[in-house]
Amino acid sequence: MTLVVEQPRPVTGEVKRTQSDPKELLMDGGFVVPDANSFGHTFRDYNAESERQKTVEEFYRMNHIHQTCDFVKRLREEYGKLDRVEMSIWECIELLNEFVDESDPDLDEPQIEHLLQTAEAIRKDYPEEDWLHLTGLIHDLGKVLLHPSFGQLPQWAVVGDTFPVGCAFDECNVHHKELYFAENPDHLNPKYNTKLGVYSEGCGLDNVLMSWGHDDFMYLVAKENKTSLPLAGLFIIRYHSFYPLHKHGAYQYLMNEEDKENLKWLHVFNKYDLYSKSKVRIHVEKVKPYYLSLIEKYFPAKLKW
Ligand SMILES: O[C@H]1[C@H](O)[C@@H](O)[C@H](O)[C@@H](O)[C@H]1O
Ligand SMILES: [Fe+2]
Ligand SMILES: [Fe+2]
Repeated sequence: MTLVVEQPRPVTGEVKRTQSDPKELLMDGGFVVPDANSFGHTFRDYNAESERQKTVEEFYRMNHIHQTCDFVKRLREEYGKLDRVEMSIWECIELLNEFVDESDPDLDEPQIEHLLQTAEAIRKDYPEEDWLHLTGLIHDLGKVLLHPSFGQLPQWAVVGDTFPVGCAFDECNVHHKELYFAENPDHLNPKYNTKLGVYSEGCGLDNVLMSWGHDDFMYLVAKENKTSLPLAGLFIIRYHSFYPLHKHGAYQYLMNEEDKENLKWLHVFNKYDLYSKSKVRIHVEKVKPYYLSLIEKYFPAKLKW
C-alpha cells in the first residue's frame, strides 16, 4: 500500500516567505530533521557499519581515482551536445525508476521515490515557491546518464558528492583519509595540485570545472533547453552534490558574490534533499497532475538530453 507522506507541521509560529529573500527562509523552514536514516544511523555517516558501507566506499575509491581534469573536459563536451535523446521531464523521471544510487548511505529506494519525497517535503513548508518544488523534483534527473541510451556511464561518473578538479582535493571530501585521491593522476601534476591550481581567488564557480556527474549534466540540460526556472534553481541543480562547499565551507575562495547569494538557497534546499530520504512512499498518481503543471510552466514539452 502506498501512503502520501505527511511531514510534521511547523512547531514555531508562521514564517513569512518571500520570493527572493532566502535569508528569511533559512531561519525556519518548519521541517523537523529526523535523528536517523532508514538504517538507524545518522545521515551521511560514511563509516557506520551498515549493509551499504562497502558499496559506498568502493564507489568513492573509483570516483576519486578516475575524476581527472581531462576526463571532466571530455565528458562535459561530449554530453553537452545533448544529442542522445528527446524526451519530456516526466519521461525521464520514469526512466530513473530502475536505478539505485551506489554512493548513497541513506537510501536504497528507486530514484523516483527520492525525487517525490524531496519535492513534497519542500512543498509542505514553502507552498508559495513553486520553482523550488520543481527544482526538488528534477534535481537528480541527471542520473539518467546511468541508462543504456546515455552509454550506461559507471556510477562513479554519475553520482556521489562532487568537487572541483584542476586544484588540490580538499580533505573535506568524504573518504579523503583513505587516500584514494593519491592514485588520481592529477594529484601529482604540479599544475593541478596546489590550493588554487588553474583558478584564481573569487573567479566564480561558473569558471570552475566540477567532477563530472548528474549535477552538471542536468544543469546543462535545463539551461540549453531554455528553462524559465530562476537562477537560484539552476545553481541548486548544479551544485547540490558539492557538500565540501555547502556543508563544510571548503573551496569558498572560488566563489564570487553571486555564488554567495545563491548558496543561501542551496542551504535551504539541502535540508529537504538529505533529510526527506525515508521508506515512506509517495502516491505518484495523486501528485502527478500538480508536477505536470509545474513542468509545463517552466520547461518545453520535449527536451534535448
Ligand atoms: O550519494 C548522494 C547522491 O548521489 C546524491 O544524489 C548526491 O547529490 C549526493 O551528493 C551524493 O552524495
Ligand atoms: Fe543528487
Ligand atoms: Fe537528491
